[in-house]
Amino acid sequence: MALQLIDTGLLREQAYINGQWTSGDENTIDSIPVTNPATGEVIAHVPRLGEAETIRAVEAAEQAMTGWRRKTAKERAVLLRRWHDLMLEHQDDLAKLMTAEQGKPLPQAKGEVAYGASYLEWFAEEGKRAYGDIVPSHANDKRILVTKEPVGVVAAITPWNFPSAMIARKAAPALAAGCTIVIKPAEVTPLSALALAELADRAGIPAGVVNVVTGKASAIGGVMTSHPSVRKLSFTGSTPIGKLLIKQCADTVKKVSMELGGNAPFIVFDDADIDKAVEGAMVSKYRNSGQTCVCANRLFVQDGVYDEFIEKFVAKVRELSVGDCLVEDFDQGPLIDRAAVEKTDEHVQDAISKNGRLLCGGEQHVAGELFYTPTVIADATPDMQCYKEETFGPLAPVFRFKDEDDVIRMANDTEYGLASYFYANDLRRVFRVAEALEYGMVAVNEGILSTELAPFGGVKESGMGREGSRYGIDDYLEIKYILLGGM
Ligand SMILES: NC(=O)C1=CN([C@@H]2O[C@H](COP(=O)(O)OP(=O)(O)OC[C@H]3O[C@@H](n4cnc5c(N)ncnc54)[C@H](OP(=O)(O)O)[C@@H]3O)[C@@H](O)[C@H]2O)C=CC1
Ligand SMILES: O=C(O)CCCC(=O)O
Repeated sequence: MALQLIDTGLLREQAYINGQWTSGDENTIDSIPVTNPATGEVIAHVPRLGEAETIRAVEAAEQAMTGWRRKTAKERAVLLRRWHDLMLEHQDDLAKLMTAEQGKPLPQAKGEVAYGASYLEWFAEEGKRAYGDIVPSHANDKRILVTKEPVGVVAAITPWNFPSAMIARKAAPALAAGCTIVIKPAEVTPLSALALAELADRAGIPAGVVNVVTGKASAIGGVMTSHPSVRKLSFTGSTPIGKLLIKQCADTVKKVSMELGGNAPFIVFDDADIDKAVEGAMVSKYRNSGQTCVCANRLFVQDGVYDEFIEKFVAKVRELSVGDCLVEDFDQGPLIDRAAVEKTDEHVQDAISKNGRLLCGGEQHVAGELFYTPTVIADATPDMQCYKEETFGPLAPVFRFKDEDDVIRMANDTEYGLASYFYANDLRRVFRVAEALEYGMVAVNEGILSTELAPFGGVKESGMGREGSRYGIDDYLEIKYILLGGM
């Protein structure tokens, strides 16, 4: 089925370098088919670019830095704001493109477009507040000034699970700070990225300030992590690739921001409002078919409310509809690829083999090869794979716990530290538990915590740096100390 867009100009099948659309060098020309994971249908092709084109993109970004950083914060804000407005104006088309290449339900895709745009709006304003300091001096004839400057050319590598918002979340603070950017989207979801580049172009963002290079991950990543003009790498994706990129950046000592994997605990205490906890677990676990780095990976429920929670939760999970979200309004679309289905099923079978009680799901869904039924497994135990590893699929393993110490120990028993959730009403417990969880983000009595207003990021092997909020621009700014003598 052909993609029906209101504005067909948003379906771009070329990379965007220095304000030009390009299929790459003639001698390296090759293309990547983009498929709809719901049907397997090829919906577009994008160029498979490599080192030469990435170097050109970095050089273009380097040249564009001069003019871009000289603009006032307000001038940059006007352009960012236009980009934001265009995203919202084309929200339906952008969502359709996203659902076609990624599979998520259309309302979630629309929500992601608005969420991505919110970073452009936020940082357009925040760029105006990149204040410096005048520090009390150590001598009467000297003055100490502290200013903030853009770090330089930024490289961004983004994942397929949020193909639009993860780009906006990096491009917005970079551009607001006065940096230029070269973006490598995930191979399977380049169309959302190219549509954003098209809108940046229409917004009047100058050539070279935003570049999108599609193609070979290792070749593009190799240039991004070694080219001396790139001063910062911002990555969202898996922990193993994040570690590799940090190592690669070491030789040229680049700044890095890393949003990596998670293993989020979702804890329900005896004193919680169980209906609210069930509601929170549904969105935290099954949003984007369980494919978010902040998804609840392990549900811990206290003895006294375990059976009640399970009963209510399973009833809701059974109601989830699954299917091709471009055709109908389903709650859950396909997983991204065969490997994702296999990993989810491996975790399910492993849990069952270790006496986990399968309460619903646990198999491929009839809707197609990449669909998996929303699954709940009770009596989960720490020897299961799903306790240690991020499933990144629609499996909710529910663990039973006795007391607070017990659950804090299990919640923190992981090398990850991104998002965590808990439901409780005792105020003292709320503070105790929030402080004891070794996570960059803690949601209390809520199942979704993402907003452009708050700092998103993890500790331990979940990464470094924060995106969004007033802290988010710091990663794109260098501090300069200026000493004025003989005053
Ligand atoms: N923290 C998060 O938000 C995410 C976590 N994950 C986790 O990672 C697992 C695997 O997902 P996957 O998509 O493979 O994640 P990856 O970490 O492999 O991919 C994320 C991005 O990194 C790129 N990339 C991969 N290898 C390199 C490289 N050598 N140099 C430079 N860039 C590279 C990818 O490009 P390309 O697509 O071209 O390979 C993509 O743009 C998931 O099952 C999930 O557990 C996945 C996505 C997001
Ligand atoms: O999964 C991710 O890669 C980011 C989570 C999206 C969000 O909630 O901000």
